[in-house]
Amino acid sequence: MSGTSAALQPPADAAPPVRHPDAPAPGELLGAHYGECFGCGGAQPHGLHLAARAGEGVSVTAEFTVRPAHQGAPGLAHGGVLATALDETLGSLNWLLRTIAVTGRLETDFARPVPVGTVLYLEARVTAVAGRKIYSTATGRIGGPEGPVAVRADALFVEVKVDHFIDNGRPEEIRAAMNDPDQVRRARAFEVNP
Ligand SMILES: CCCCCCCCCCCC(=O)SCCNC(=O)CCNC(=O)[C@H](O)C(C)(C)COP(=O)(O)OP(=O)(O)OC[C@H]1O[C@@H](n2cnc3c(N)ncnc32)[C@H](O)[C@@H]1OP(=O)(O)O
Repeated sequence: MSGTSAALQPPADAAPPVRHPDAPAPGELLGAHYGECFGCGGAQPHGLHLAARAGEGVSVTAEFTVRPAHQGAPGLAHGGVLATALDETLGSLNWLLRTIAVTGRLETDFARPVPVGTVLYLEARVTAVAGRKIYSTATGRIGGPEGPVAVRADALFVEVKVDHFIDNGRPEEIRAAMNDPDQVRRARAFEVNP
């Protein structure tokens, strides 16, 4: 059974997404938005180390290898870890819109068990934009990019300003991020109407 709740149906006045003119070219690796991010950060030893690539239009692809540390049931991926992989892949769509946005709602279907050692082939795209609201959808397939769908998600991301993190984050991490010129450059590049 699958489906999307009314909260994830774009309103009538929603518009198709527009790829930012400075978005990375299709095939280009996007890189981490934050080194300590659990989903994509290279400096996060416990993280998923997801590396997303720009696709056509406002879409991305990513691969995630399920490791023993990701188990829920014996030999199978934990559903929360799979939801994290979907969330992170959906979040990386921000790069193509050049918008900073956070997950407001994430609805996930788990269609097949995902064994440890599996490479999950993730694909995500934005379906509509309405003001600050960004509607998107993602799948995770096993066996290859055209393989059967194991997990899928629909999401609503909400655009925020950099202040969202400054006002709500723990001061030590915020200070460290502000002292990192690469992090500041990434944040400024994304901020619309700073
Ligand atoms: C360097 C680069 C860094 C880039 C950093 C990128 C990080 C990506 C990381 C991966 C993704 C994550 O895990 S992000 C982390 C997990 N998410 C969070 O921590 C977010 C926590 N929630 C919040 O902070 C807030 O609830 C927000 C920002 C989502 C919304 O609050 P707000 O800004 O006050 O806006 P609000 O008026 O409430 O909502 C705006 C519109 O969205 C709708 N809306 C809001 N939430 C929902 C919802 N759950 N379900 C349906 N609709 C919703 C409202 O009805 C409204 O519609 P209308 O009235 O306008 O029609």
